Amino acid sequence: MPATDPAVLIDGLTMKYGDKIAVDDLSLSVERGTITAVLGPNGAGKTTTLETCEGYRRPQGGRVRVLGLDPYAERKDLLPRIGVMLQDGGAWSGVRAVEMLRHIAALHANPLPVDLLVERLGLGECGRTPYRRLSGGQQQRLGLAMAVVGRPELCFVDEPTAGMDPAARRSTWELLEEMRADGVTVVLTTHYMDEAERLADQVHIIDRGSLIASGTPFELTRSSGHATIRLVVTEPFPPSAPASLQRALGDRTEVTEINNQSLLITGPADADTLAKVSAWCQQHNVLPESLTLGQRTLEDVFLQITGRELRA
Ligand SMILES: Nc1ncnc2c1ncn2[C@@H]1O[C@H](COP(=O)(O)OP(=O)(O)OP(=O)(O)O)[C@@H](O)[C@H]1O
Repeated sequence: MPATDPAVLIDGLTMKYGDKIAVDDLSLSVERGTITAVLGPNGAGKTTTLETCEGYRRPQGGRVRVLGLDPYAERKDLLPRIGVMLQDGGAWSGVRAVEMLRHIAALHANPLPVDLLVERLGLGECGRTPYRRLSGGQQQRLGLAMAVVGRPELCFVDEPTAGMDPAARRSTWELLEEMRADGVTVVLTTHYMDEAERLADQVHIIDRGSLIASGTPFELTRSSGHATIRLVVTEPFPPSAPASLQRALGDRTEVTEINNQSLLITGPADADTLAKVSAWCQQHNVLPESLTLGQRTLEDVFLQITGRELRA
């Protein structure tokens, strides 16, 4: 397969657990040497998709290729070339952190220096601690170290910074960015929008097993030139309020109800729009608690498309 072909190709993937459809005819691709973030609320199908790409699950419908290989049928050939950070760690419960890492390193032909990785990810202090006694953040850091120690061509990381403190998050981001600079492809899932916005070259937003939006963070949040205004009011407004505000603002803006006390207004955040929002509040006897102007975030994009918040 030529090196310009995608690192990951998912074509019409469908996965079910019993009657429950977890992944529904999903198609996307991941370019080599990029960081791609797969975003979505709990239960969207992110982990199932990743596990299928990692060869843990056989596609029930559609086709998956990873580095040109069928990850289920050709898992033996694929495994030495990929790194996998699982959501639940993947280390043996009694083994000491650094021993585990040395063991994984020894399975690879040209591993990263373990001591360097231990220092980079701040694992030195807990190196002799058994895995089951590590904190959640330490387990995450060990899981990441295990995924990258073999110098993979492609690394799958499932919620890499969940449970980490801010310093560990920064070290993790820097490590992932360095890997990209070295030509490694990274596919990550995350619930943190700032993480996706900071790291990802490409973002795929999944909801209920289906792809609902794809693009660079810039394309998804800024390219329309639109900003957002969040209006939070002191008392619940009537169900007719969003439509009434939409009429008052006209077609250039889009009003989305977040809940019965807050609305998201997307469109030109100019003086005219702000004046119309204020006038509407006055006419409808609505007292704003806050009126916040900001750039559109990936959470706003999700809310606009689905009418639901990404994080419940
Ligand atoms: N082993 C399983 N048996 C039955 N249902 C499952 C199983 N694993 C996942 N599911 C269901 O499939 C759907 C997709 O789950 P999945 O873990 O892939 O989502 P996710 O996007 O990774 O969620 P999270 O962000 O919470 O990790 C969910 O509705 C989940 O409850």
